[in-house]
Amino acid sequence: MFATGKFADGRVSNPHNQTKYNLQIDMTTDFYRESSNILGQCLLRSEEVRNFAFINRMAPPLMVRYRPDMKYGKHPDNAFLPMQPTALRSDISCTIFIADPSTYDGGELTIHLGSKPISIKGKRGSAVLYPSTTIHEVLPVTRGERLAAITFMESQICDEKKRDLLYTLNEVAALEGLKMEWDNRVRLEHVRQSLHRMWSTD
Ligand SMILES: O=C(O)CCC(=O)C(=O)O
Ligand SMILES: [Fe+2]
Repeated sequence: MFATGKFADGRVSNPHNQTKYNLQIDMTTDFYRESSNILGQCLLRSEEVRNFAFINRMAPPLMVRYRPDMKYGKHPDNAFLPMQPTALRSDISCTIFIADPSTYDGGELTIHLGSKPISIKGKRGSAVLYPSTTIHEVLPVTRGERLAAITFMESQICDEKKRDLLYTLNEVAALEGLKMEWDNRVRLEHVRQSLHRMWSTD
């Protein structure tokens, strides 16, 4: 189903980036609405995504297509995206890999963390979430077609370090909490809920 939509020049959503050369789903079509509903529901069904991202709002996922020679040069994502009723602050960017990685060459999503680039070519149906502030790019496709979808999430916790800490604390509480003495478990719960509240209003 995903390969049948009508695609348009990807520059419409970022006309100022001269290194963006890809196609994106035509946003005036029913196909766009249907595909973004399905992809959005898939993401929200994932417990890992929910636990890690603390999603407040999410932009409708947008399908993108990279044919040979297409690429998206280094960039950070915009801090705010136009959305109704108010702009969405993009804290977390997400790529959902739709095409099987064996069907295309190149096209790695490459995230530059400090001086270390991390290249990701996900399995069909997998997703990667990364802070929208990081500089990232999609390397040129050299064979086949890279079909993916992208979305942007506003998190309850804007700061990536705090988000990471709370995720870790929550994981530890989920894995070890039932083994703890009740009083300590209550105190841990107190810390967890207080940090969540405190950091979500920064
Ligand atoms: O296609 C991707 O994996 C990400 C593309 C991207 O960085 C963007 O659309 O902002
Ligand atoms: Fe991006």
